[in-house]
Amino acid sequence: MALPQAQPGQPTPGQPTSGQPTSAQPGPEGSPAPSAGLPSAPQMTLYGGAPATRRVTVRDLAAAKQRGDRWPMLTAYDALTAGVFDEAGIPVILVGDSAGNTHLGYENTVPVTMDEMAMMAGAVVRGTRRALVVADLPFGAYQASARQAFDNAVRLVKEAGVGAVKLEGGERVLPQVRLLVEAGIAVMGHLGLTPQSVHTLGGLRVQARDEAAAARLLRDAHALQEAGAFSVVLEAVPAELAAKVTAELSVPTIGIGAGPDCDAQVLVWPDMAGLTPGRTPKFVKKYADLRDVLGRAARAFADDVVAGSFPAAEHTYR
Ligand SMILES: Nc1nc(=O)c2c([nH]1)NC[C@@H]1CN(c3ccc(C(=O)N[C@@H](CCC(=O)O)C(=O)O)cc3)CN21
Ligand SMILES: CC(C)C(=O)C(=O)O
Repeated sequence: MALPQAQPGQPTPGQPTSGQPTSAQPGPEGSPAPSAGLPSAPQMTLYGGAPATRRVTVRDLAAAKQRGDRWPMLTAYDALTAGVFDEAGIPVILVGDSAGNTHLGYENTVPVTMDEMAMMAGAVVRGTRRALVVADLPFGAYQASARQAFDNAVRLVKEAGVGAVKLEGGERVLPQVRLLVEAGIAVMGHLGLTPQSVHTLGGLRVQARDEAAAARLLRDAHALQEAGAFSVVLEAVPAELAAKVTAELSVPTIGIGAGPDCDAQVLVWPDMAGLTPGRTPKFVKKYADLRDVLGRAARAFADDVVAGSFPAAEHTYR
């Protein structure tokens, strides 16, 4: 299988942008080349069955919706983890502001800054070759005006090299979405539980449970599509509502706690990998137990050092 090349629209620093792809290309920034192998099923699907020779685009996602193909999205906040997901065939990687409560140690997503997002998004772009990388515009980076949204989105596109940005809200962010899309920036919407509004929502709870709120969400979804959004995240909403939105929209819906009928599903990676401590939301499925694995490794290393059994002869220069 040939490794994909970076697309001009989403440069991967250190990668050539032309020439025949080979399996011996060095990885970004001197990291080892990903192991060559058959692309996994989701990646094949996204490319319409063709080998993955370039980054996923918003057109690929539109085509997947036409075919009725589902796809997975995961968050990532660093090059190393993003590279693992990219090689696993995850076609879309979200540099979510969930980094606030996962990787940065804040209580929620509200304190996350543009500097933090730009740093993490750049790392994720450099660590991947095939995935479409989407970065969140953090709280305070777009609500004030379309101009503010534009300036900050441009920074993520030019500085970090992302292929798209995500922002939360419906009606109230339509001017922002329109301006970004007119300027050539792909926009992912986000409706339902919008964690940046935790203080006005009064906690992180399931949204749009009554008829009026459900009707409003459906209107917002249509309005985002009309404004040019290429997809819409539906977070913590009743499955029936998400199914209705998914059936009515021509752009893909990406569910998290939104039932099985969305076009795509996203999870926050430390949740699905079992790294998040304590209680996780009901919608999380734990696919691994990294907290246990990593904790064991750390304790084994500590025990070896205390016992004097590490480093052994094979780890020692003579
Ligand atoms: N680690 C992590 N995972 C996430 O999924 C996530 C974040 N962080 N940060 C940003 C938002 C916040 N999210 C959350 C966080 C908590 C619940 C939660 O506790 N939900 C309750 C629902 C209670 C109800 O209204 O019935 C639950 O029990 O699932 C939901 C979404 C999703 N996002
Ligand atoms: C939960 C997902 C959709 C998100 O917005 C994030 O990771 O910040």
